[in-house]
Amino acid sequence: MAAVTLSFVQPCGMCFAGRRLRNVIVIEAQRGSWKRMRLSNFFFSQVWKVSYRSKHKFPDNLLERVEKSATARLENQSKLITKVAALMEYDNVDDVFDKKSDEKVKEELELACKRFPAITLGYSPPVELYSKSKSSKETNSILKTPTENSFLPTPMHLGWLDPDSISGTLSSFCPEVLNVDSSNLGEEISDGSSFTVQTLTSEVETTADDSAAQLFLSGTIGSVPGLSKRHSYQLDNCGFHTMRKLLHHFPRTYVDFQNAHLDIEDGQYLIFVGKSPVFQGEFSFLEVIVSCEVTGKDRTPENMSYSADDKGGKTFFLHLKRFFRGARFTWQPFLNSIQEKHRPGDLVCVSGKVKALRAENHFEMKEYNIDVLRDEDESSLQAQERPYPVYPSKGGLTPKFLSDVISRILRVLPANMDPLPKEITTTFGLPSLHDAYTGIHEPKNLDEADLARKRLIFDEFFYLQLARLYQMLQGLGTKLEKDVLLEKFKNPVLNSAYIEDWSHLTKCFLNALPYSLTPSQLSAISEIIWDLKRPIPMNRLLQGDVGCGKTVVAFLACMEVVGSGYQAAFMAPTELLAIQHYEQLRDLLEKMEGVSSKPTIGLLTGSTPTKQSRMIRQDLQSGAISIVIGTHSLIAEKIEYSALRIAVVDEQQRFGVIQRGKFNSKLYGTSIISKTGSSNSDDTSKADLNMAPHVLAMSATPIPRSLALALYGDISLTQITGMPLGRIPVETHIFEGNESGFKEVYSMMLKDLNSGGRVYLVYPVIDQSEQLPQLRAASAELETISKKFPNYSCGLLHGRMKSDDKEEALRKFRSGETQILLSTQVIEIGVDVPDASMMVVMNAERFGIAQLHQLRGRVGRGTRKSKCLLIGSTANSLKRLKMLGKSSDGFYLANIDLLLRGPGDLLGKKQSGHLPEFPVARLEMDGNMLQEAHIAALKVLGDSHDLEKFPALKAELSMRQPLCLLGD
Ligand SMILES: Nc1ncnc2c1ncn2[C@@H]1O[C@H](COP(=O)(O)OP(=O)(O)OP(=O)(O)O)[C@@H](O)[C@H]1O
Repeated sequence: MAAVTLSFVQPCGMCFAGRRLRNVIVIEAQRGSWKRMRLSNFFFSQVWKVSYRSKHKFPDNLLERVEKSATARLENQSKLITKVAALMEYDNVDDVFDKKSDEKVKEELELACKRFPAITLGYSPPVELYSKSKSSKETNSILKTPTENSFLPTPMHLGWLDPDSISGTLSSFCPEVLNVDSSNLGEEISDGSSFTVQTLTSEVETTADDSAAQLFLSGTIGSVPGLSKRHSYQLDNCGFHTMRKLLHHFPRTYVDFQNAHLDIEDGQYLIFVGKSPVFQGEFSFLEVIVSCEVTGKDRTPENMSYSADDKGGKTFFLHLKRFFRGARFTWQPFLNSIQEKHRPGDLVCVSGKVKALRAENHFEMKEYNIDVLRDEDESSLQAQERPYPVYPSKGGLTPKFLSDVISRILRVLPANMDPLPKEITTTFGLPSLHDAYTGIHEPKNLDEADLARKRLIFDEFFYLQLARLYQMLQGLGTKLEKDVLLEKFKNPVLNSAYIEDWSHLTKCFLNALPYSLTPSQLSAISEIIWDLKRPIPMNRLLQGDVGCGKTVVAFLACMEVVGSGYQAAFMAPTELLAIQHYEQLRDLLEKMEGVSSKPTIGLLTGSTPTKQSRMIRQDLQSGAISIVIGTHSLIAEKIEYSALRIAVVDEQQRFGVIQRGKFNSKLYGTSIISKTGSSNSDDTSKADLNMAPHVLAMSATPIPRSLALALYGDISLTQITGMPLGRIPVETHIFEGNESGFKEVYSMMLKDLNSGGRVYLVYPVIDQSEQLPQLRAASAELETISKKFPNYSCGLLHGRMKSDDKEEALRKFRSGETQILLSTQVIEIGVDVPDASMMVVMNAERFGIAQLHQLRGRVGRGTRKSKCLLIGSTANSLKRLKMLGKSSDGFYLANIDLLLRGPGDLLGKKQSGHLPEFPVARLEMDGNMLQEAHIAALKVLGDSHDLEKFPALKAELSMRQPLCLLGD
């Protein structure tokens, strides 16, 4: 079969109309019309015009033939074209396409090309695809010559080009010509200069060098076999700088191919087996047609040889678009290799997404896989029935192109590239890294893809955990310290200090509490005090549902530190909360007995008067203040501490990881500076002086354990699971915000107020907005509510009020002077008014589930039975709100929120911005694996604290985890 090569022709003495007709034929040939059942309308109209204008005798006859050809057999179409050529006074079709060029024709053709963008202009010699003019040996020798050796001269690499191995390995490669993807990649191969394949060798079995293999992923994309310079550049521009980047471009999804059946519908992903190409004559570069016979029964080796007609089936024609892209694909050795690979009548397996063409039983496939089947046995067919990965495109690079490049890399992926010790992969039932990459990109079935994904998720989590733990170990001096730390992570239950071991001050404070601690609080503080006694800075997250009593646990931790002669800083996210904590602590200290000198406390917020704030700073520096409570002001530049040992960060999610880190390092730095030249504490050892303060972070938005681990990795987690005795769960009611809904809400409010309760009314905005008139506003409704409940006084609290006014409003509500508090979400965190018994949330759908749970936590903090009324603006919004009615468990709701909104929304901007990226893992689904990864990381570090025993792992770690991710 000879391929048509398009050149511009200059037949002598041809009339203008004749030239036009000839051009039309050229265009049709370029578009692939030689192989099309239906000639294009363009061709049809041109033939008509030419025939008519040139007053040829045959117009009717010709048009009739053309018309017929629309449904004629393909051979007849070919004949028609030949006939047209003859009428144009050419001896045969080939003469139409001679090699001379003609500027005028060229111009015309260029014009035509503009109208028909599918046409690719170019000059090229005719190519004999199937002339067998070159032997395979010759092909090999040609392939050996252009070498641009860049990476890994491993035998595996080279096996890629071994002509014998090609047939075996190329089954999934498209098009399957010497692994050179002609559809997308090979345009520049024609000049030979940019052909970047490796030297061919037969030593395929030689053992590859381990360390080189492990460095494979960091290899530049210049090492991707057969990649042209232009494509390397494009990939590089889109951020694919290394093999790893490319291999980590994971499929978006997999399509499950079905075997072709009789009732094909547009858009289906199907597998066909058929003969390629159907033409024995010439064919275009742009399109190959494969004829496939579908019998209507399942394809089996037995029925494959039957013709479709025998079984009442159909013959389908698949138009494989962009088979070889354009006329530039003419590098002779390459074409010879095509010739070797594609023999007319070859049995091929084609899979892809079908698009129906106008002609019956004709389908177009733009993205496809085509595999030549060596024989008709079942195994080769079965191999094709695998999930088809669908890739996302990136920066203008098509999914097909990316998948082809990835496919190339997979062909040369060293088997021994896994940095994970075998023991780990075996223990956790994970495939090797090589198998994971192959499994995710070219899975044989969905189970394999799943397993591969598991391994890749494991890696994402594992390296994060490893990095964080590794960094912690690096901060410790002796092997013993490191062992102790690892042991602590392995057996967290062992680590709690009995009350007898607590400082005298802590015990006295405990006795001053008006209640006894719940078992959960007790074990939390025991764990924390155990940590505080270690010469290693603690980094602990104290979690608990709203109102479970975290604050008192944090106070006890501060007492323990102060009891040992150090200072404590307690940072709250809002002034309101700082004041509340301050007052609470002050009251408790007042009641404390049995200590000669009570700890001195200070309050430092943005609103603290300058003079007072200067005094507090001085006292902190001199050590006169032992516990300071405040807001961000505590981490201001000018603050210096005398002997800071613990930093409590309340509602830590409000601060963000970076801020927390700054706080940490700030305290560390200043504590050293401030200690220089002054010794405040008798038992301050030299080592202690240089120790960073312990950090106790508290979270009232329960973060699912998985998320916490992912966020902090090294952080120890303490959870308060129970609620103080006597708490009655808050009843939650959902209402639609219509007239009847409000009527009911107001009547419930009145009932509660009449029985001595206090009501929070929470609004999404302060003032009414013209843009969002449906939102109820706190200020705007003050008057309405006051009128509605004339026997009760109302207060207003929102973020724009002055600090003193806010404090006053809250004080009045707490004392009972006001019974209704109209507020915005400023009260969401931490506000503690035990007598408040009802919370009404307007436009509740505007808040997240975790946020609503927080708001709900403002009531039910005392012994009164409390209610939370959520008013949704529309009936639609009620569905999500109902979830809150079903559960009062903050952890459960946080998990639901994580599932519904993802970690970003759950954590809020500040925090989610520092969430490490997990390209494969979804925390909400795969969180459990974090725990496994954590255990694995502990195991590895237990074996080798500095990872010296695992050099590959260490190298991989440094590659994966830049320090900015590891801490602040
Ligand atoms: N063991 C206990 N028994 C009874 N009451 C307790 C106990 N522990 C704490 N409380 C009280 O419960 C209320 C809530 O405590 P606290 O403010 O510490 O909770 P929290 O977990 O910090 O809540 P939030 O998440 O809202 O900040 C406070 O009034 C506190 O005095």
